[in-house]
Amino acid sequence: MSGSQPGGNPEDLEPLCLGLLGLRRRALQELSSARTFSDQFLTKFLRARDLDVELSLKLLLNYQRWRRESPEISRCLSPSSVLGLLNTTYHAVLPQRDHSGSRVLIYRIGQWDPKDWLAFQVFSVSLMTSEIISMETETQMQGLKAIFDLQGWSLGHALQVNPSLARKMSSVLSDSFPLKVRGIHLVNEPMFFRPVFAMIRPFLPDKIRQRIHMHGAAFQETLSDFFSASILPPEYGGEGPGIEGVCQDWTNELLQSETLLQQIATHPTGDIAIPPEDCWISERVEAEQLSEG
Ligand SMILES: Cc1c(C)c2c(c(C)c1O)CC[C@@](C)(CCC[C@H](C)CCC[C@H](C)CCCC(C)C)O2
Repeated sequence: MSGSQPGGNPEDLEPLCLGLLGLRRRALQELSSARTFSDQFLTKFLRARDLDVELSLKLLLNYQRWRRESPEISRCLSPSSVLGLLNTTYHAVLPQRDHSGSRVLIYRIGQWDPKDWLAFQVFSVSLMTSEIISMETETQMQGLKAIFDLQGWSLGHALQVNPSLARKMSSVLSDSFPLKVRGIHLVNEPMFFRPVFAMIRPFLPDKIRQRIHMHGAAFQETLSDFFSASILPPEYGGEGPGIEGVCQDWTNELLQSETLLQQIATHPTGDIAIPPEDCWISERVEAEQLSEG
């Protein structure tokens, strides 16, 4: 077992262990709830920030704040409560990763009827998927790419995306969720999607802005520059399994995670893994803090 790890690329364990020590120490200084953080949980934040302790700490604090400030989304992670939306084949995670190991997500916005579902419920679908895929080692290292099909985008949709929601969207895209966003691909975006995009864009850091690609109606020609035909559904110019089937499969995956998601939603920090027993670093940081007065 030299240097290889189940479910992921070879990764040196030593830098990760050092990162865990560093992040645990910093989190204990910044957060009273940090004593119970599991290694698994902290690892998500470290890998999302390439093991940089200070950046991981910032991400961890932002994640906690985002959850606190968006209870209508973060406290309600229930696939069965949005089953009607999922059954319209609104969302899928493709069964195969792309050439770089990223997860590929598809959102078909036109399937969302804004009369039936409020934006926060639609948002919760993304949060559920994000919580699930962020538990995968490979995804922690290689991130995700999302394809938004905006065919059918209407005024009814636009009216639901207010500035407060736009800000919540840009927060999770930039620095409030432990996932690397490696690409955002918009297809079939109509002209009147621009004002909505103009509302989200200013809040995004340059790094993310540069990863947003607008493909328009002729997406079949340009999407293939980013994704191999073997993984994309035929509806998106590929030769992979059809969109309806992959949506159904992912809906089932979500439904099977109902209990897990419920636990994440109701947990104070979102860390549902088993905490370390009597972690020596906690005791040491506490001792240091006592002696500092
Ligand atoms: C961790 C994480 C979350 C939680 C996430 C997304 C990504 C890439 C993540 O990594 C993308 C989707 C989003 C922001 C939820 C969006 C929900 C709204 C209601 C959909 C409306 C349609 C948008 C107007 C379409 C354009 C969106 C792009 C400019 C991002 O949720």
